[in-house]
Amino acid sequence: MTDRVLIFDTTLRDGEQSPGATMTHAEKLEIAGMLDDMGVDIIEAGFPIASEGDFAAVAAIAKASRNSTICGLSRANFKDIDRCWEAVKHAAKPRIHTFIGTSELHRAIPNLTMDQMAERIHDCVTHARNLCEDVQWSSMDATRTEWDFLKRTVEIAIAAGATTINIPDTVGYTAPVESADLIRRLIAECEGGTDVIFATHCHNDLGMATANSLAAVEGGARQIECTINGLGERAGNTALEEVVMAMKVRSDIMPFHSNVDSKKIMAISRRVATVSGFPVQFNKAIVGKNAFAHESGIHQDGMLKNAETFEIMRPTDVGLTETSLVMGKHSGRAALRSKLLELGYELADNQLADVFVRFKELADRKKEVFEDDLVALMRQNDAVEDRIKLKSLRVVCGTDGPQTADIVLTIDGVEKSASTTGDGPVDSAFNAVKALFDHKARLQLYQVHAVTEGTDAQATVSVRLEEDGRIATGQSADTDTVVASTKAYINALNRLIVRREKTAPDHDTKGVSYKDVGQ
Ligand SMILES: CC(=O)SCCNC(=O)CCNC(=O)[C@H](O)C(C)(C)COP(=O)(O)OP(=O)(O)OC[C@H]1O[C@@H](n2cnc3c(N)ncnc32)[C@H](O)[C@@H]1OP(=O)(O)O
Ligand SMILES: CC(C)C(=O)C(=O)O
Repeated sequence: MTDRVLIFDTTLRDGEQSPGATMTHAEKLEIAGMLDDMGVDIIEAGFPIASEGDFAAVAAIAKASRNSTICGLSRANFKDIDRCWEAVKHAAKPRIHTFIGTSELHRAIPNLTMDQMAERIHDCVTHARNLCEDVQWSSMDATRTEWDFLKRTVEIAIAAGATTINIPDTVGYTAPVESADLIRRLIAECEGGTDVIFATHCHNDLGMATANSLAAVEGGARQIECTINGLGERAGNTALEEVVMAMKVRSDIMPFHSNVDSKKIMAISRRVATVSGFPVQFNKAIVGKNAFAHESGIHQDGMLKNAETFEIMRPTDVGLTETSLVMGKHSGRAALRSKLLELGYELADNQLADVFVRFKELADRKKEVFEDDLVALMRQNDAVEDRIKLKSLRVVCGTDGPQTADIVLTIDGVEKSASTTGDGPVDSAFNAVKALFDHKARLQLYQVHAVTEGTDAQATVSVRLEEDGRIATGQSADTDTVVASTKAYINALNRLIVRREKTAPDHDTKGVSYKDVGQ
C-alpha cells in the first residue's frame, strides 16, 4: 500500500508568471484539458483579479473541467477572493487559494504587524470558506518565516476552515532535510495539523525544488505543487514530470504514488514548450531530448543487451516510443551493427570491422552521425554513386503565384537545367526535378520534421516515394526548407533507382556483402 500524493499543477498560474511565457486563452484551455485528462488532481488556472483575460480563462477552464479541481489564486483581501470565486464557481470542484507573505521581509510590504496579519488571515480564510468548501491557505515565504509566527498563521487558517495548508519555499531557499522537518513539525505541533492536507510549493533557485518537494512528502505533505517542464518564476517550480516519475520509479523505496498517467507526460511537455515559447533543455530530466538517448559505446552495448543497465524507466513510461541510440564518436560496434540492421544492412564481423573504421573517421568530423550518413557510408561500400545531384536551385515565391523554380541538376555526370512552375515553392521545385528526370514514382509522404531554433534554423525533411510497390525514403536538412525538400526528394529518387536495379536482396560488392531490406 502506498500513500496517494495529490498533484496540484500551477503551469497556468505560476508557470505563466515566467517572463515571456504568457499563453493565449485558447492555449490555456487546451493545456488545462490535457492536465485534466492526465489525472492532475488540482489545476491552478490563473489569478482571476490580475486581468479580464485571466478571469475569462479561469472561468472557461472551470466550466470545461471534468475531473480536476479548478483553483484560482487571490491575495488576502475580500475583493480578490470574490473575483476568484466568480471565476472558479463554474467548476464541478472549485477551490479558492488565498495567500500572504508571512516572513518579516514580506510583512513589511503591506506594513502589517504580526497581529494585524493574523487577523487578516482569519478574516480572509473565513470569507473564502463562506463562499467555497475547498479553501487553500498559503503562508508565502514560509521557509523564511519565524517558526512561532508560521505556526500561528497555519493554526489560524485551519481554525478558519482552510482544508489545504501550503508551505511555500517561495525563493527556493530551503534544503531537503529542512523541508521534511518543517512539514513534520507543523503537522505534529499545529492545532488541527492532522485534519488538513499539507502542501509543498518549491522554487528551483538552487536546483533543489524536486528534492525539497519529495522530502516534504516524506515529512507528511500530501500535495505537491508543480508545473510542466518546471516552468515558473525565475528558475522555475518543481517539475511535475520529475515528481511523478520519481514516485513511480522509486515506489519500492518511497511508499507514495500519484494519480497522473505518466504516459501523457511527453505530449503535454512538448505542447507547453511550444505555447510558452520556453524550449526544454536537452538534458532535462524525464522530458529532455537526451533523457532517453545514449551515445557512448559501453552504454549502447549495455542497452542493447538489457535496457535496465542504463535506464531506470522505459521511454514508453512517459509516452515516447523508443530509446534513441545516437551514433557518434563514442559509439561502439554493437550499436553500429544494430543501427545498420535497422537500416537494412546485415553485416558479417569482418565487414562490420571495415565499416566501423570509416564510421569512426566520420564521427570524428561530425557531432552526430545520422541515419543518412550511415546509408551514405554503406553506399560507398556498394560503390553506388548518386545518379542525380542538385547543383543549384532558385525559387521565386510569394502571394502572387504561380511560384517558379529554376533548377540545375547533374544526371549521370551531365548538367541539365529546367524552369517550371507549381502550386507553391516546394511543388515547383519537385516539378523541376521531374522535368529533368522523368519517373512515375508517387509522392507518398512529405514531412518537415523539425525546425531548430534561431536564425540558422535547420529544416529536416522526409520524402517517401513509391513506384511499382518499391518504397524509398529520402531525408535532408538545410537552413532553407525548399532546398531541404528538394534534396530529400532527390535523395529518395536516388534510393529508388538503386532499389530498381537490385534484383536480388543479397549481393556482394567490393567484398562487403550486405542485405538491404529496405526502409
Ligand atoms: C509568489 C507569487 O507567485 S505571488 C503571485 C504573483 N502573481 C501576480 O502578481 C499576478 C499578477 N499580478 C497583477 O496583475 C497585479 O499585481 C495585481 C492585479 C494583483 C495587483 O495590481 P496593483 O493593484 O496595481 O498592485 P501592484 O501589483 O502594484 O502591487 C501589489 C499590491 O498587492 C499587495 N499585496 C501583495 N501580496 C498581497 C497579499 N498576498 N495579500 C494582500 N495584499 C497583497 C501589495 O502590498 C501591493 O499593495 P499596495 O499597492 O497597496 O502597496
Ligand atoms: C502564492 C504562492 C503559493 C507562491 O506562488 C509562492 O510562494 O511561490
